[in-house]
Amino acid sequence: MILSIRPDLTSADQRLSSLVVEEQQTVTEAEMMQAVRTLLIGLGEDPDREGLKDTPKRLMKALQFLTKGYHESLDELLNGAVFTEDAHEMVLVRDIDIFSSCEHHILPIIGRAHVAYIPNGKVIGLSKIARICEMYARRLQVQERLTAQIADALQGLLKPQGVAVVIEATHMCMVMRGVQKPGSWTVTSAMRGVFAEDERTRQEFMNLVRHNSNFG
Ligand SMILES: Nc1nc2c(ncn2[C@@H]2O[C@H](COP(=O)(O)OP(=O)(O)OP(=O)(O)O)[C@@H](O)[C@H]2O)c(=O)[nH]1
Ligand SMILES: [Zn+2]
Repeated sequence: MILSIRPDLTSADQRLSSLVVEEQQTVTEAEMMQAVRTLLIGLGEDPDREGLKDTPKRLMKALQFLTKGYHESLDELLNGAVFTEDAHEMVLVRDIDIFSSCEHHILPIIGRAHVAYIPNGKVIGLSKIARICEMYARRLQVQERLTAQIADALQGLLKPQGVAVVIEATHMCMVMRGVQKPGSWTVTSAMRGVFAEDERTRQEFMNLVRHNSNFG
């Protein structure tokens, strides 16, 4: 099946979406569950014991949930919530919980996103900023790409003066396995427009992100 061209997706997104759709056409849920069963046997387990007998289905469903962002689009999640408004000051939504999955190990990336933009005649429903984060987080990701995708989506939708996205996150693949560094966390940023060009605007954003809120 060829996906129709969706203007809300970047070309990389389009390629990824069509790959996912193609895969889904050829792989049934029964085959996915069989693959988990094979995995369990490979790990030395008995997939027929009581505690594991529904695990292939549970894991498949869990992974489908954690990657549901492949089946969502900016258009749907926005639901038209872009409004004309004579606003020109920074809007920041802070401390948006992020639960993503790293594409290398399919292990959790857990963190928070801080997203700001400076309007240029259009504002977006605030919840939609969190929904955009959610859509891209619920895919197999690297933190850098997740950060950039959120920034580019807002830049494309609103044509604002600028967008800034910072994500701070810990990667379970670095905590529970591999190098095993539980205290480590990674900060990534994507600056667009005036945030990339103007040091003072970027600084104002970083100060607001660092500021300890009474609500937190
Ligand atoms: N840049 C980037 N790297 C990531 C992210 N998530 C996981 N990684 C890294 O991806 C790399 C994969 O490296 P490999 O050597 O192929 O895999 P590995 O043998 O499992 O690596 P170790 O984790 O070092 O044991 C690791 O260094 C991970 O820390 C991410 O969001 N961004
Ligand atoms: Zn990983």
